[in-house]
Amino acid sequence: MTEANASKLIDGKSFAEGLRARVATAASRFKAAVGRKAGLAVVLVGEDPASQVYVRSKGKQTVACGMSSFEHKLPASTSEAELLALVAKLNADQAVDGILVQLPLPDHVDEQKVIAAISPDKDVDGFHVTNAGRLAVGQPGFVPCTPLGCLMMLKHRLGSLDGLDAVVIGRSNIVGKPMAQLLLAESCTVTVAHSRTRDLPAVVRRADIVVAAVGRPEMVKGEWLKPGATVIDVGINRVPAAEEGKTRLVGDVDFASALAVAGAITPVPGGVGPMTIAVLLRNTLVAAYRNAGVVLEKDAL
Ligand SMILES: NC(=O)C1=CN([C@@H]2O[C@H](COP(=O)(O)OP(=O)(O)OC[C@H]3O[C@@H](n4cnc5c(N)ncnc54)[C@H](OP(=O)(O)O)[C@@H]3O)[C@@H](O)[C@H]2O)C=CC1
Ligand SMILES: Nc1nc(=O)c2c([nH]1)NC[C@@H]1CN(c3ccc(C(=O)N[C@@H](CCC(=O)O)C(=O)O)cc3)C=[N+]21
Repeated sequence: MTEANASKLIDGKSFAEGLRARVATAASRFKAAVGRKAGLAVVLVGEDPASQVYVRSKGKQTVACGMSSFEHKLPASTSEAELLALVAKLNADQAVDGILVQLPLPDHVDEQKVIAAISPDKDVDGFHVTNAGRLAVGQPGFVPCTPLGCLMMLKHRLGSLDGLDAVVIGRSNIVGKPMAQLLLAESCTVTVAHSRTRDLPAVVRRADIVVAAVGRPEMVKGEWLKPGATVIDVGINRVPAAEEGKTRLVGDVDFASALAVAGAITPVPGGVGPMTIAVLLRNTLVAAYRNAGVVLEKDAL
């Protein structure tokens, strides 16, 4: 890669390392002040290999930051009632500050019901309708980790986002919609595109900021971009690699063609993914401070 192109890379991996270091410092202060470690409970139902990788990674990083990790691995046959009972137990557990139920859940479980059962004060994923509502009206609450990580990288790279044109591709409750809310709160002019959007390339062409959260490998092409645009690639897609039987990870953006046109871009892997986990740890620590009634120093995280 040329030096000019290398300087366009937004290094989510190293950004995440920095955030985790601040989390670790605040976690050790929390322990000194409260007399226990902050704790994150992660619930995984079933054997999806990708989910297992993320859950293992979350557990390791939680412990590395000086927090307690409680992992609950349940078989795919777990009933909705059993899952709701576990969530109720975690809600009541004083050692648990944050609860994450890994999605997707098996088809026989109503995801919305499970999310609704999590105490909004422990909902470090920010998926509970109470936290979605708080984000929508501008009240403090928990913001979903992936879009918050994207926003942190954007602000770090661009400074003020005031007045910029932002296009978010995707309108899911966990990425697209909260991303749009965050950008709106930063005074961007926000367009949310989705599968019914007409002439997506023309919509993307207007954008100073493009956030792609679609789940379609390499869909967004460099030719769609306004020269100099900042591109955040949320997509995590496993596709067949050149070597027989192997796979590789690609984003929702065609990285090679986008790199030539963009002003800045996140790679996959090493972009949004690592930030998502670091923000989860950050949210857990914020939850711990709030739930313990201790004030976290401003700008500590
Ligand atoms: N890095 C990370 O930490 C995370 C990464 N991801 C990744 O981000 C991606 C998106 O995830 P998620 O939001 O959960 O996905 P969803 O499947 O819930 O949402 C995808 C969105 O993309 C839209 N879409 C689908 N096809 C097109 C198209 N051809 N043109 C325009 N829009 C389209 C859909 O539109 P419609 O609503 O009309 O169907 C939908 O709104 C995935 O690759 C996922 O793996 C997700 C979470 C965390
Ligand atoms: N309740 C819930 N909360 C989530 O936040 C949640 C979820 N469910 N279900 C699945 C998605 C996906 N997700 C990722 C986290 C980290 C990486 C990550 O670290 N990716 C590495 C690569 C990892 C690899 O090689 O597979 C990277 O992009 O560099 C990716 C994806 C969180 N999600």
